[in-house]
Amino acid sequence: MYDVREWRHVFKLDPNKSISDEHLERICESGTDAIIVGGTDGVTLENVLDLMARVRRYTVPCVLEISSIETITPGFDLYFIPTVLNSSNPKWITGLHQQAIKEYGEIMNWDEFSFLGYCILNKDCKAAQLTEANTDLSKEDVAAYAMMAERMFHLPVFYLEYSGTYGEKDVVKEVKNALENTLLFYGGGISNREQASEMAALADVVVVGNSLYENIEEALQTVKAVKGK
Ligand SMILES: CC(C)=CCC/C(C)=C/CC/C(C)=C/CC/C(C)=C/CC/C(C)=C/CC/C(C)=C/CC/C(C)=C/COP(=O)(O)OP(=O)(O)O
Ligand SMILES: O=P(O)(O)OC[C@@H](O)CO
Ligand SMILES: [Mg+2]
Repeated sequence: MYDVREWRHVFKLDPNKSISDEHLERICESGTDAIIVGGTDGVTLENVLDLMARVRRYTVPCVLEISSIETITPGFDLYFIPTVLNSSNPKWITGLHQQAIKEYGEIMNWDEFSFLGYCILNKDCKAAQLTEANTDLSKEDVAAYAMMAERMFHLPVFYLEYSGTYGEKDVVKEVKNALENTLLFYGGGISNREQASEMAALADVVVVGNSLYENIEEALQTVKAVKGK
C-alpha cells in the first residue's frame, strides 16, 4: 500500500540502532502500513543500505525519510523529505532542500517524493537540537504552523514530532481541527496500546519508533490497537 492517505500506523526504524532478524521479521509482518527508515544522528549510507536490504525481504512498503543528502539511495518505495517549520535556522526549512534540488531537481522522479512539514515539540530530542527548533509554543502557535503547512505550502503531511516523549492531547486535537486535507502524523513516546489508541483517535497516522528497541512486545501491540488486527 503506497497511498499515504490510507495509512493509520507506521513503524520508524533508526539505521543507527541495531535490531535482530527475529524482531525485524515480526515488525515487518505485524500488519503496520509501512516502515519508515530514518533518524537524526549516525545515519550513514552503509547503515541505510543494510536496513533497506533487510526490510526488503518483506512486502511491507519501505520509505526513506531523508535526513542528509549523502544517505539517499535508490530502492525505496517512497522518499519523505522533511522541512522543519519551527526551526529557527532556514537551512532546515528550505536551505538544504534548495541546494539538493538545484543539483538533482532535473533528474528527480517527483512521484517518488512526498513532503513532511515537521513541528518538533520535544526540546531535548536530537532533531530539535540539530534544527534549533523553537519548541516554546502554545497550542495556537502549533495550529498556525499546521494551517501554514496546508494553506500556504500545500504540504501533504503535517508531522507533530514529540520524538522520545509522549505528547499533549490538547495540542494534537487543536492541530487536527486546524487541518482539512493535509494529513496529521503524530510521533513520539508511544510505547503501549493505550497510548497508540489515544493518539490514533486524534491523528491520521501514528508513528512508533523507540519502543521497538525498548519493549518489542508492547510496541507490536500498537498495530492491533490502531488497526484492530
Ligand atoms: C531516489 C534517488 C536516488 C533520488 C536522487 C535525487 C536526490 C538526491 C534528491 C534530493 C531531494 C531533496 C530535496 C532532499 C532534501 C535534503 C535534506 C538534507 C533535507 C533536510 C531534511 C531535514 C530537515 C532533516 C532534519 C532532521 C529531521 C527532521 C529528521 C527526521 C527524522 C527524525 C526526526 C527522527 C527521529 O529520530 P531520532 O532523532 O534519530 O531519535 P532518537 O533520539 O530516538 O535516535
Ligand atoms: O521514537 P518515538 O518517540 O516513538 O517517536 C517516533 C517518531 O516520531 C520519531 O521521529
Ligand atoms: Mg536516532
